[in-house]
Amino acid sequence: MTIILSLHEPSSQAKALDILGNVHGPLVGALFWVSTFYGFVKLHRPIEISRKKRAIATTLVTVLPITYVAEVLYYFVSWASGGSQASKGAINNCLWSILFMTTVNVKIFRAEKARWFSCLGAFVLEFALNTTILCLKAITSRELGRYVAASLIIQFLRTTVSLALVIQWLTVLPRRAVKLGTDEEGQSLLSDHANGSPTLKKHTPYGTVGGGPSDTGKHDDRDMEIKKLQAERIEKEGGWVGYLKTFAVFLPHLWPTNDRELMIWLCVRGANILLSSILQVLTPRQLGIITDKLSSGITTMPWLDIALWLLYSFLPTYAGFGALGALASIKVRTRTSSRIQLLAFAHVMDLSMDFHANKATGEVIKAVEQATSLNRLVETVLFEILPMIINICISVWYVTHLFDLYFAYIIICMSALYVTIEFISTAWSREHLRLYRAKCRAESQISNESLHNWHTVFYFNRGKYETTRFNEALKSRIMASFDYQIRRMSCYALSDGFLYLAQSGCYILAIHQIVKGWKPVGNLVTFIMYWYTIISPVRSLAFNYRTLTENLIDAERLVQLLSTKPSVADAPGAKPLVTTEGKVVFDNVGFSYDERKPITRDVSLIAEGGQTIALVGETGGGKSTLLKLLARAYDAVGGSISIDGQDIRSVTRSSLRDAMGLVPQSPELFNIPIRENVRYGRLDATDEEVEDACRAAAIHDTIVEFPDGYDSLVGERGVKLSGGQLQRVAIARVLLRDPSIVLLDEATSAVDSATEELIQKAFRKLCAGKTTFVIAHRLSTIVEADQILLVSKGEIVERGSHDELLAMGGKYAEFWNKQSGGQGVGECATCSSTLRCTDCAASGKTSATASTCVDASEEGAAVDEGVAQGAGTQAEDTGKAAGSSAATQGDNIKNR
Ligand SMILES: Nc1ncnc2c1ncn2[C@@H]1O[C@H](COP(=O)(O)OP(=O)(O)OP(=O)(O)O)[C@@H](O)[C@H]1O
Repeated sequence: MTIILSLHEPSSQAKALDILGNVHGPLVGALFWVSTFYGFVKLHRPIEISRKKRAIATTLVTVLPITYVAEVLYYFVSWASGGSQASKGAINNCLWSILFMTTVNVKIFRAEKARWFSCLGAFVLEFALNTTILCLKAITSRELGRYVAASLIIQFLRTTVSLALVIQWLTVLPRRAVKLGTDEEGQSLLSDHANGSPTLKKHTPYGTVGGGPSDTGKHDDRDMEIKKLQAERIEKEGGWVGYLKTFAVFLPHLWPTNDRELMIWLCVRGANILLSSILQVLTPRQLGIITDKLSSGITTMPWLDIALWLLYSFLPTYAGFGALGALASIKVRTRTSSRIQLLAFAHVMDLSMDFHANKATGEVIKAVEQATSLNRLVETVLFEILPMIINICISVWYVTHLFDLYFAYIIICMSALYVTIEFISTAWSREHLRLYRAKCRAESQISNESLHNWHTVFYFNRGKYETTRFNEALKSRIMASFDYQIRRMSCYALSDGFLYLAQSGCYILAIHQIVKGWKPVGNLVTFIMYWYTIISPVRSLAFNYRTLTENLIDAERLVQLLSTKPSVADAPGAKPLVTTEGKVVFDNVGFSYDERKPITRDVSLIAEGGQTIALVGETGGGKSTLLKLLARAYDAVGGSISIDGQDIRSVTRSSLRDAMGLVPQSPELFNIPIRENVRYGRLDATDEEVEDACRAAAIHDTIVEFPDGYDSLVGERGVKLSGGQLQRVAIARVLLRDPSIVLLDEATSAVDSATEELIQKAFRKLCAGKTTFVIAHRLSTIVEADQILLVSKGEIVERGSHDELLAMGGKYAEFWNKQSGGQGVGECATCSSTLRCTDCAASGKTSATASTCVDASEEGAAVDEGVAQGAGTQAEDTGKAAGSSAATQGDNIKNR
């Protein structure tokens, strides 16, 4: 309602007063909020304000809007008592100042720190404008009537208060700046509480239902870590603008300009958004035009207007261009997000073993899965927040055009209130949301644990116990959800209440203007239809804020992942490895996983092409590490490794890995048919070749006995196979690959002696003419190796052939002696030789050696010096048949 009180005839001073009144509030508000935002994006360090000074500031800032309210009341009383009219400028001055001063007050009241320039600037401007208005008012008052005197007194009070604020704020200035790390705005858009604070963590024993406020878990720790990294990057980039710019490097991946089709869909999507925004105005406007025509008493059908209205209403539907818009949205989203997901996946695949050894797999999977967050981030900004801001501006302009500026004022007040309530309520319910999430995690953790450890549950008969535990977690989660929802609902009720008040206020004002004949009735119809277009961007602003912050965290996770460089990379200009003989040379190789603990020291060895090198020694001595270094899973920190004269660091990683085939200690299979698992060794192998490889690995007969034969699924990581079967499938896989260099890392540790004999035959085929590295605990399996290297604490302490080492009478001889049952160093019961039991094996006198030289179960224990039972004890599939170890011994790895 416009209250008009005429004070004087318009003069130039009065005009100036009017203009000042119109711009005063918006100018002060804009200065404060724009400079606050500037400080936020540029990471300007806020200063701490003591509780006392804050109290004084908020009291003074509260007085300001009160003076404006008093002025409005004064105008109203003056108008109601038939007095003169106030200018629009004076009314606007009060209304906009009430709005902006209230927001400034809320900001100062809520924050313990503030950016001095935004507060001081706003107060100085407020003081300057108030002083000018006071002077002008004094000049324009011809005679000091009762009301004019009251207006001047109020203005004087306001000017004094704004001066007091300027002075008070100057006293705040000398306070030292606080560190960025403690500035909640400078750190991240998400507060610590949103992600859990590590200080709240406590141990939750097994069997209890965790998920309390303190049960934030690894998940929250990781989020905290990501937020910390994000804060560091924001600071490094000099603020949010620089930080957000870093995401621009992904734009070519997200929206490659050379992808014509995608660009077309992008244009379609943009056009769709634009058209929707235009139609949101045109449709209610058209209905308003029809209403006006109807209320003017026309007798003919307004066909053209009706047709236009129907067309505007039809266009955004799915039958119109809505479907095309939705299709464009799907096309753009799927194409761009799959691109970035692929980028992340390929990157993870390319990362080195140290990354995969140190990172939790779940965390990596999450980062790859959430690669789309980067896409969502750009989409949210471009296709949601930006159009939303434009829509709010259009709404403000349009309602002013329909009625007057007071409608815009109501809408802006309502939006500010709505968003403030949303933020305050989010903070209020944040702790409960965190608790609810923790309970959800606790529930899924219990169900996961129970299902994963089902065998333990079964054998200990704890089914009921686990069900009770799960039930408690369920109840606890439901309670937490209820608590959280109650809080959210109260907030919705409050914000909806304000929306309703604003809506009612607007309708009453609109009806009043129609009754007065100032506006046509069609404007009211247009406004009613348009109302939902006005409030929907306000509603989604708060929602988008949350989405944006979550996407930012996820995008940061992805950026961190993508910025991780593989520690083992191809050297510039690296060439493919050319293998001729397969000669491998380790030259003074040194390595450590952690620089504080060296693993291998000065390891030198020469494996001539086609030779078999056996690595034996105590567990943890560094044997597997040597194989990893050869495969360049890690780079040696000292010395070099070469293959056929080429330093492995100078060749491409791909060609190096192509040249090798590894049978690991614990093979891992994919949960796909056995046939495909074997074919993984050589993707273009035929079914016959796969089966031949399986025959050679002595697993074919076992596979065909499975109900689904070669099509049997092997379970996650091959759990449906026994240890021995798993190893034989892994061996078949390498046999099929037919590499130049073969690496066997205790490849027969999990098979029984009879099977081992078969596998050894397969190995002879596999290793024929190939350089082979064998790690073995059963010494019987490597006696024929060209070189046996005894590795201890990362060093080669003994080297030579089996005979030479026995003759040396060192540690190897000691191991051999232990494995042979303590009957003398290599002494064979058959031939009484001190060295060559294999001679007996070769001449068929194997039974004698069985009792003397080899007992597989003892061998492993002997090698591990009785500490870590050797692999021979680990997995005898079917039990050891007497004498079979003799056969094993006879079938040594390399019998040339
Ligand atoms: N990824 C890793 N990070 C840190 N340390 C590791 C890593 N892998 C192995 N180690 C350590 O390096 C040492 C040597 O391990 P390695 O696997 O090479 O021994 P090994 O001689 O093959 O033992 P085993 O005979 O039991 O297989 C061990 O102390 C082990 O704890």
